[in-house]
Amino acid sequence: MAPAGRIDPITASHVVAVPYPGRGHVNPMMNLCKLLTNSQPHLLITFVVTEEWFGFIGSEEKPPSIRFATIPNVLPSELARAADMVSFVGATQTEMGEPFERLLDRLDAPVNFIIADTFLNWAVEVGNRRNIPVASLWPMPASVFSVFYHFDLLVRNGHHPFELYERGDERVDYIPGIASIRLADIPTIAHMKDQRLLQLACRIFPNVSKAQCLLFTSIFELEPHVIKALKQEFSFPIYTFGPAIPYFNLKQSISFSTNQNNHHYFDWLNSQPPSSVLYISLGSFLSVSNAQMDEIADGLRDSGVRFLWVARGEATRLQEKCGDVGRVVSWCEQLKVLCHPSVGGFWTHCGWNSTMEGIFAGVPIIAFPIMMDQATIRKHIVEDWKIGWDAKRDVRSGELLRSRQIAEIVKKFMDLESVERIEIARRAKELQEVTRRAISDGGSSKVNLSSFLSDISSVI
Ligand SMILES: O=c1ccn([C@@H]2O[C@H](COP(=O)(O)OP(=O)(O)O[C@H]3O[C@H](CO)[C@@H](O)[C@H](O)[C@H]3O)[C@@H](O)[C@H]2O)c(=O)[nH]1
Repeated sequence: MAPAGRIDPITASHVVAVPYPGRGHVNPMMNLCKLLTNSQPHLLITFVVTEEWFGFIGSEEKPPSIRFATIPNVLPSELARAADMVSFVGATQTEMGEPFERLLDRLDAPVNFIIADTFLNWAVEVGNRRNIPVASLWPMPASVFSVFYHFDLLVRNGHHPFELYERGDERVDYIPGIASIRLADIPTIAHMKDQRLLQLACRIFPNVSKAQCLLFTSIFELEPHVIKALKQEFSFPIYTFGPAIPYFNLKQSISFSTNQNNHHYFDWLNSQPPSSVLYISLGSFLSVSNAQMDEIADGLRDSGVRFLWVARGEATRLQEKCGDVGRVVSWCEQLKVLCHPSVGGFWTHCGWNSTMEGIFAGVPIIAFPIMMDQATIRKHIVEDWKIGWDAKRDVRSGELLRSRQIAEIVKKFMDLESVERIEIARRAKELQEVTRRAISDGGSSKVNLSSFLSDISSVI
């Protein structure tokens, strides 16, 4: 176990945090832990990951009051996660609980509190068995929680199972807190032919009510109706404290100089005109086909628009294909990039963390969902919040978005003078304000985080 610095484990209040092993889950859990230790210096947090994940994050910056502990690699490798989601998700439910419990026995200090990703349904049982209260952390929008939590309503109303192609436009109006949603906008695992992922996802929800409270990475003002509806339904507290993104790091240094960051793309961004660059990222592990990546490369090149594209393993090949109007990188400091004054648009796969980062940065969005909750988040971005446009493709037919369409939408989207663009940029700034207010003194997220800490103060 890595040393915890100055905090004495014997006298500290000891919280164990266990994220689901995926970048979109590890990041918000770590950001929550940083927020908690920032405001409660006496907390000691043990952050539990697999050995493989420790290899990915062990060198990242964190305060000394957060230390890592590992369980063995009991899961299929992260590198193969996207290729076989069923095996991976299944193993997170069946294989992690036991080594986690063995780890609790080995820790040098008694555990006062557990914060566990909602997807790790066994954590609540471990906590209850050992008399340790558990907070369940939901890392997606509250709307997606409500859809899954009330999935039996879809079944009872004859809306599940359904054929996306035939019934995708049918609307559902009985999910608590959601006025109306198309079947096509509910998480995609609901209409996949193979139902095993759906079954695995639905299996986590019966345990939620056995936790002591629920933490949402959303912001109350973004989803007020659904959050109110869920608060009425649960007998325990629900705290929305989002965005669970590293905005607190930005406050310390928003410098974009290469010397400090050692990242060449900041040099390039520094030399571009304000709001002229489209940032493109499809998240941390999902991929689209090579053919789709090629279409994106051709479309970007033909558009003439400046861009910074995170293409992970494909970066070198695609940089050659795209020419030099933009930069293709394998990874970047995403939130800092989004906040750079040269960035004026974000093409995203609509992962929840990326979406919250885009909103925080006040950048209009091109929505390109790939799977899962991204379909629902697309609806929020385009229809509810009106801060983005669809990348016009028919996800139902599985057809590629062609380079010609890409060039067209990207050019139009990045035309800073166009009326539609001005309107979408205005909305993005409005939502940015909502987000900034939520995390300021007296704002909903800041107040909720204090309430959470004060409500659990008897045990920590
Ligand atoms: O170059 C990059 C690219 C990404 N990121 C970070 O990686 C995270 C990506 O998270 P997210 O946008 O949520 O996407 P996924 O990794 O795809 O997340 C998974 O988990 C999310 C939370 O549960 C879900 O909303 C998504 O659908 C699911 O795919 C974010 O914090 C990004 O800032 C970087 O730091 N640098």
